[in-house]
Amino acid sequence: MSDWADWDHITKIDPDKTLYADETYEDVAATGTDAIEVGGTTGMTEEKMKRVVDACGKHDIPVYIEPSNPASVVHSDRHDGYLIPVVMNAGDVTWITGAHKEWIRIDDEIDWSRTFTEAYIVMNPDASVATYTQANCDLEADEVAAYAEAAEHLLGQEIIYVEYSGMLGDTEKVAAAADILDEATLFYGGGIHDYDSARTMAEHADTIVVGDLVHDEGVEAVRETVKGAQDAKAAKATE
Ligand SMILES: CC(C)=CCC/C(C)=C/CC/C(C)=C/CC/C(C)=C/COP(=O)(O)OP(=O)(O)O
Ligand SMILES: O=P(O)(O)OC[C@@H](O)CO
Ligand SMILES: [Mg+2]
Repeated sequence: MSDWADWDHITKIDPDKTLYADETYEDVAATGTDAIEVGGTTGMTEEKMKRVVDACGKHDIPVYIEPSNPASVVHSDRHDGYLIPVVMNAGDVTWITGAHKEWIRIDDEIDWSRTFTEAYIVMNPDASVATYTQANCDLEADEVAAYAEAAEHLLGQEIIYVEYSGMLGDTEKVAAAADILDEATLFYGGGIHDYDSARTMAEHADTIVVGDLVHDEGVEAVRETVKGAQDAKAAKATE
C-alpha cells in the first residue's frame, strides 16, 4: 500500500520561505501532520531544497520532495521519496511531459522505486503556479471532475491534487472531484488556515495540504488544521 493512503494532513514547506518566529522543523514534525512535502514554485534552487530536506529528514516523519523544475531535485537518504507533479490543465506541455523528459534525460540517479506522480488541477489563477504553468483555471465543477476522472482512469494516476494555492477553494468543485474518483487519493491544498477550513475541505478530500500557514502563523495554527482533518475523517468513518 502507498504511504499516502493513510495521510489525513500534509504540511508543505516552501524552501524559499522561513519558518515562523524561532520555530524548527522538529516543531513542524510534532504538530501531528502525517508527512512533509518540500516544494514551491518561485525562487527554488537545489541548495535551498537540500537544506530543508536535510533538516526535515532528521525527524520521525515521511519527507517527500515535490520539485517544480528538474533543477530543484536533490538526492539523499534523508527523505522518503519524490512526488512529481503533472499538471492536467497546463497551457504548455512542458508541465505535462516536457520537464519530465528533460529531467529523465539529465538525471542519472533517479530512483523509480520511490518516485510517484501527482496529477494537479490548478484552480487559482492568481497563484504563481498558475502563471508558471499557464493553467486554464476557468473550470466548472463538471470539468474538474472530468480532469480527475481522466487522471485516474486514462493516465492511471494514484494521486489527484486539486490546487487552490493561496485561496480557499470552491467546495462544490472539490466535492465533484472527490465523488468521481474510485481508488485514487484526492489531495486538496489552498487557503487552509484554521480548524473549520481544514475540516470542511477534509470532508471532501482524502488528504489536505497546508502550506503558507506554517510559514505565516506557525505550528500552533497548523495543529488546529490537523485536528480539523482528523475530526472530518473520524466523522466520515462513522457515516
Ligand atoms: C519533472 C520535474 C522534476 C519537475 C516539473 C514538475 C512540474 C510539472 C511542476 C509544475 C508546477 C507545480 C505543480 C509545482 C508544485 C509545487 C507547488 C504547486 C507549489 C505552490 O506554488 P505557489 O504557492 O503558487 O508558489 P509560491 O508559494 O512559490 O509563490
Ligand atoms: O499555501 P496554501 O494556500 O496553504 O496551499 C497549500 C498548497 O496546496 C500549495 O501548493
Ligand atoms: Mg505558495
